Amino acid sequence: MASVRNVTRFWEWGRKIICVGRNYADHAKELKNAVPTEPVLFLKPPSAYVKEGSPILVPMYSNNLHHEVELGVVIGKGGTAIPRASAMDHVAGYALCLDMTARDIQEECKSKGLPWTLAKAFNTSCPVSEFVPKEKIPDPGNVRIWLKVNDQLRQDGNTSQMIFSVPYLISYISEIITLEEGDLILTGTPKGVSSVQEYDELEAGIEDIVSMTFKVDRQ
Ligand SMILES: O=C([O-])CC(=O)C(=O)O
Ligand SMILES: [Mg+2]
Repeated sequence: MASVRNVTRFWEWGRKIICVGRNYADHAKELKNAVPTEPVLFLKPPSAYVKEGSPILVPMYSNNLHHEVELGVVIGKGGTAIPRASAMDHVAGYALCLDMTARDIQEECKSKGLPWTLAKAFNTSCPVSEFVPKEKIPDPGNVRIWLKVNDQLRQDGNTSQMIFSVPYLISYISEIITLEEGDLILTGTPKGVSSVQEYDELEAGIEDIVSMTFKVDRQ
């Protein structure tokens, strides 16, 4: 019998991971980047997914792996050029996500004008929580997201600080890249990004709605 795919296991679908960068002014400033007037987009491949129970691996070529805690939006209904007014009808739910970033490599890419693939798209660069049904987050524009490293709070932001809202992002992205069921949008990180090392333990959450824990290991 053909298996019925369930979007609550979106990480198994092999669909796109579309990431928004510099969507919080305080994070853009901490990395000395200009606050954008249009969303900054990049992609991760589905091979970047990692679930609790498996470690986050530091790529062999990096000595400065950073955590970025982000609200993830799981697409439930695809579309192209989705109007902002109906954008939320395309959301199935949410996930807590980490946009793991080889910051040293990203800086090198930036200075050479090269794409960020090596810095952002490596295996295990997208740890994700369990699926969070849409009803559990009535307003994705007002939830607290936080991250601790070895029990120390490093990031503590609220999605109300986003420059571009979830409906705006869905509409903007879908003009350029058709969204499909099972796609994931990472909506950017608030300030407080910092290095992680082998053996560190990362714990992150969306308020007390969902939390997750990951260990860091060397490749
Ligand atoms: O690497 C960066 O700082 C851009 C980014 O992903 C973010 O702001 O979430
Ligand atoms: Mg990010």
